[in-house]
Amino acid sequence: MLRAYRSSEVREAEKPLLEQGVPLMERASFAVATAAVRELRSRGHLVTGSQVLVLAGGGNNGADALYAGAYLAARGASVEIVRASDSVHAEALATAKESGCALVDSGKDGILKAARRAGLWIDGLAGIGVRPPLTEPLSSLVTLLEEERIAAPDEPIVIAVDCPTGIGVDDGALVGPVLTATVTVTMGAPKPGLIAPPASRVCGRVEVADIGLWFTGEPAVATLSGSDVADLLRVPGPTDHKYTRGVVLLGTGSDSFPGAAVLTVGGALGAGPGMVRLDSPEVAGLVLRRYPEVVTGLGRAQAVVLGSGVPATETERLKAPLDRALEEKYPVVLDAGALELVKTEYTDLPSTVVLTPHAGELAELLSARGEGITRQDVEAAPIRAVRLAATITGATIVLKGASDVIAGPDGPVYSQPARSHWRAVAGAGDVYAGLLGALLASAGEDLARSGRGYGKPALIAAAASWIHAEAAHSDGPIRAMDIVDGIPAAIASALHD
Ligand SMILES: NC(=O)C1=CN([C@@H]2O[C@H](COP(=O)(O)OP(=O)(O)OC[C@H]3O[C@@H](n4cnc5c(N)ncnc54)[C@H](O)[C@@H]3O)[C@@H](O)[C@H]2O)[C@@H](O)CC1
Ligand SMILES: [K+]
Repeated sequence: MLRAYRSSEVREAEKPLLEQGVPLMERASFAVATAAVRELRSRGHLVTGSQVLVLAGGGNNGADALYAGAYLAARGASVEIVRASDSVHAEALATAKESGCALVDSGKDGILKAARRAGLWIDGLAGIGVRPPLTEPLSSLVTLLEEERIAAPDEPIVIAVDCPTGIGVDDGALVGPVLTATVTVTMGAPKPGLIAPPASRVCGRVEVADIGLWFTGEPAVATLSGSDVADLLRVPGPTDHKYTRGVVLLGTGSDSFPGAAVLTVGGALGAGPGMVRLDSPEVAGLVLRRYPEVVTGLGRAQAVVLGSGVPATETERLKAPLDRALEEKYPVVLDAGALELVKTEYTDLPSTVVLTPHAGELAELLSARGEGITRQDVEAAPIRAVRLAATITGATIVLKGASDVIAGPDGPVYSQPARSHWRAVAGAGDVYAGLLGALLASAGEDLARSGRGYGKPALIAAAASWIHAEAAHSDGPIRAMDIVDGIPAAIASALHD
């Protein structure tokens, strides 16, 4: 599991070490210099003679970059420094100069010329001490450098110290200019913005430098790996039978969208529940032709999936199975059309109800509940939108996208990236809803007992996202049914991880 901690938690972790005189900055800058050497070498360059640009801001982030520049200069690199603040760390600047680094003219032309000379930039403009949007003059400098980076015929290697300058370190938001990194060398632990969208997209490869920090608390944001998923999966044993393995009931598909029933059933069956029931008479024939093992009609279940392929105007029929699930306290997935019910009627839900909107649906839901939030707002700061929706509704929220962002009213936020962007295809969300329903069914009794406010539904949804991403992993075009077909192998790969 990748565990990300907020700036305040990083500072807490750093405190006892600084009190003991542990040279954290030395360790941090050495890690940055080592990463720079490796990046240069991996592209066939010698360190000696390489042109490096150190972008030094006024805080400790700038100091890290300056000390890294000093190391590289001592190894023969030709290092130039852009001093982006009047108050750069004096000692670090003196050390860099003594090692042979040169200050560049801080006018626009001087900075651009130096940027063009350098094949490698070290971004020490701002670290965890800065909340975006950046203010002037840093804002204009970052805009200038980002434009130059994009336009440069030979794109420079950008090593971000701790985080790319300008990202929402603690919430993954992108508001205002940022300097996109090739590699981010982050100190002690990833920060939320390094693993959560959209900021995670400008971080390049994230490397965690072990500088001796120790974290014991719950992370703010986490990303599951295959072995975490394996820990959550219930592998059947000799005493299991179809009812102990979990029964999932689907109220999905309609005359308008019959395929959604096939895709949700396929997604559910792939996860290996004991039984899949389908309560959608108009599409039962179609589903049975493809999946004869499906049982039609209502009946006992440990989880319910409602709404995929059900138009918002036909949600009346979803209320009976929803009421029953709420009464008997087993988990529910509300997808697509069923989200309509949460706008007006089902306003106070337990966290065992999982809503699976995409960005537009989440914005609509939040707006209907009195928050003036647009799709763009959701996309710029998904963690905030998801947490807000979980707080308002009480439910667990899965915001589907290139990275799924998942949160309950409490516990960590999970950010699960796609393995391939080919998965952005019609029907992929239906497959997810069915898959999640089956996983919730196998944990259904436990979840019912744990009740409200327990982070487990979010964890199971994160596992579903991992499996879905793995099943959709592809180097070329895929259809939603290919994701269905990929689920058993994805689960097997988690179990072998
Ligand atoms: N916390 C830790 O454990 C360690 C931190 N280190 C480094 O220290 C960094 C944090 O240092 P600082 O606390 O000095 O903070 P930063 O270096 O992140 O930034 C502070 C500077 O940014 C300016 N600033 C703040 N908000 C701004 C805005 N919105 N627009 C423009 N400028 C803004 C401030 O005036 C100040 O000059 C970390 O990111 C890391 O690089 C490492 O040296 C070692 C260990
Ligand atoms: K930085």
